Amino acid sequence: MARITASVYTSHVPAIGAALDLGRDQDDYWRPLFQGYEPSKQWMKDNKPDVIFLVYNDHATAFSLDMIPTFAIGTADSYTPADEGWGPRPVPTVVGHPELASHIAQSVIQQDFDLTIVNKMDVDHGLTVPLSLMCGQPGPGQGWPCPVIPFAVNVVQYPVPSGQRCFNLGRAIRNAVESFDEDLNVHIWGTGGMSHQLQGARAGLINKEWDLNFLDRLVDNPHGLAKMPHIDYVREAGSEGIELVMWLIARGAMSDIDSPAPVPRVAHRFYHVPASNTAVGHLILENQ
Ligand SMILES: O=C(O)c1ccc(O)c(O)c1
Repeated sequence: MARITASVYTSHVPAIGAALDLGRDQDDYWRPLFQGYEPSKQWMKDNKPDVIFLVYNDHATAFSLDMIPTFAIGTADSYTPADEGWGPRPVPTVVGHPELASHIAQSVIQQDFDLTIVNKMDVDHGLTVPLSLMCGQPGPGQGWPCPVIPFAVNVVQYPVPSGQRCFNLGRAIRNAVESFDEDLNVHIWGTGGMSHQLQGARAGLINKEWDLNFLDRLVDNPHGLAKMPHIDYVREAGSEGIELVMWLIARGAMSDIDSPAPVPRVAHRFYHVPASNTAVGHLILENQ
C-alpha cells in the first residue's frame, strides 16, 4: 500500500528561483532565506520520498482567464518548466507518476471532488521554486530526486475554493493514496503564501503576527483553521495570502485528521521576511 509519511509547506516566490538560477543565493539579501532551508535539504536526503504530490497554483501559465479549473491533477509522464517571460528556469524537466496520478484522479472523483485531468502542461515557479528550495539545484544531467504529481488549485480567479473544501480534499487524497496497490512513500506538499499582496493600495502588505498564528494552528488545530472564511485570508494576509488554503490540502492528508493518531511531529519550522514582496513560511510535518 502507498502511504503519506510527511507533508511540506513552503512559499513559492519567483525571485527565489531567479536568485538561485543567477547564483545570488549567498548575497546578503538572500543568505538568511536559503539558510532556513538547509535543514530541509538535509531532511529530503534523509527522508527521500518515492513520489511528491505537489499542491500549487498556476500563475496564468498553463491556464488563463480563458479557462481555469478549480482543481487540476497532472497525469502526464513529464512537465516542462514554463517560460514566464524571461525564458524557462534552467531546472530539470519534472517527471510525473501517471499510474499513481490516474489512480488518485479515479478515487478522488469517486469521493465527489471534481478534478480536471491534465495530460499536458508546463509548470511555473509555483511548482519549481518549492522543488529548488527543498532539493537544491540539480547539477548538469541530474533530475529531481523523484517523480512529482502536480496538483493545481485556482487561487487566482474568484471564486476560489474554501479552506474547508481544501482540507476535506486532503482527506480524500489520503484515502486515494492508501488504496494504491504499490508500496510507495509519498510526501504531500502545500505551497504558496504566506502574507503578501502584489497590487493595489495595500501592495507590499505583510502580517507577521497573523502568519505565525497560521503556522501554529496548522499544526495544532487544523480543523479549526479550516473553518476560516476566505475573506479573512484576504483581509489579514493580503490578496495573495489566499494561496494558504492550499496548505490545508496537505494538512488534511495527514494521518491524525480522522484517527486518534498523535499530532504530526514538526521536523522543521522557518519564517522569514521579506523575499521580494512576500513573507516566507515553511514547515515540515512527519506522521508519527
Ligand atoms: O513577492 C513576489 O514578488 C511574488 C511575485 C509573484 C508571485 O506569484 C508571488 O507569490 C510572489
